[in-house]
Amino acid sequence: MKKILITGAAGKIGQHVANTLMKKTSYQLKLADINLLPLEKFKGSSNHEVIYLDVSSLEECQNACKNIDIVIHLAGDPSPNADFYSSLLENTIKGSYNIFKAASDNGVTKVIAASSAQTVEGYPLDFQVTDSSPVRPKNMYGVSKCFVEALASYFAYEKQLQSIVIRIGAYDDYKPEGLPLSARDMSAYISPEDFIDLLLKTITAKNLPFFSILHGISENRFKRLNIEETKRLVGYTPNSDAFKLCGIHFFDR
Ligand SMILES: NC(=O)c1ccc[n+]([C@@H]2O[C@H](COP(=O)([O-])OP(=O)(O)OC[C@H]3O[C@@H](n4cnc5c(N)ncnc54)[C@H](O)[C@@H]3O)[C@@H](O)[C@H]2O)c1
Ligand SMILES: O=C(O)[C@H]1O[C@@H](O)[C@H](O)[C@@H](O)[C@@H]1O
Repeated sequence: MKKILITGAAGKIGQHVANTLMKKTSYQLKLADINLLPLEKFKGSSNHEVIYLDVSSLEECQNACKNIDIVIHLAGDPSPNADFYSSLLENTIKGSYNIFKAASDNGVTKVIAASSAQTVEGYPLDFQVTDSSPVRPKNMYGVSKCFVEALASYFAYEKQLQSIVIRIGAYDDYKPEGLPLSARDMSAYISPEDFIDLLLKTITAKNLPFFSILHGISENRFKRLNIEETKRLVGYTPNSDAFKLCGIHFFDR
């Protein structure tokens, strides 16, 4: 059975992915993070492993990628306000390079890395981003994710490592009793269920190009990013619509 390394497994998205893959699939998982506390609950299964991994250390990445088939790279600073020198440089820029380099050196067959809708957030809100829209980040976090996309392209075309990035939108487990979403977040919304559908299909998809940028957005009535090509490539079938979930419960910004 395939062995999957998940970086950033202790995070919001990582924990949900780990939980679901354990329940719904028979992949062997190696769950890695600098924060081990949230991963305690996953310990004790003979099929899975929990390890400390700081992705800013190339040596640790090299060890973590040994005997791994697929890497799901989620580690990094998720804040659109993240500071370049004190966080993004180590955690996202260096960390992502280290993971791609270690995956390539250790014969990993596929890396699926978290990019973000923030790579294109500089476009006006009435513009729908398509697969041919150039990147247009609005903050250094978005710039750091553009670097992740460029890394994926480099390792795919120059090093023959299949590299797929997912531009995740506003990932949220929205509940009507929760805080209202902004109009923008409703158009960029992706539900945990739709993200899992996209991720599982990206893991198993046959004939996926060596390099792809997928758009991780739900079936929202208005979509910040166009998802037709993503549907075609992996058979993504999103079900959530933030506009239906929220009703009139949103605010303008
Ligand atoms: N949540 C969203 O809406 C969203 C949207 C787009 C993209 N993303 C991306 O998805 C990924 C996961 O996001 P999240 O919301 O789960 O964030 P999160 O902060 O909950 O999880 C990130 C995890 O990465 C870990 N991490 C940070 N630096 C690390 C390092 N140097 N080495 C190892 N682990 C490290 C953290 O400890 C944390 O557990 C991130 O790359 C984020 O940029 C998230
Ligand atoms: O584009 C977005 O909405 C999201 O982008 C992600 O990259 C950020 O991690 C998240 O905080 C944002 O809400």
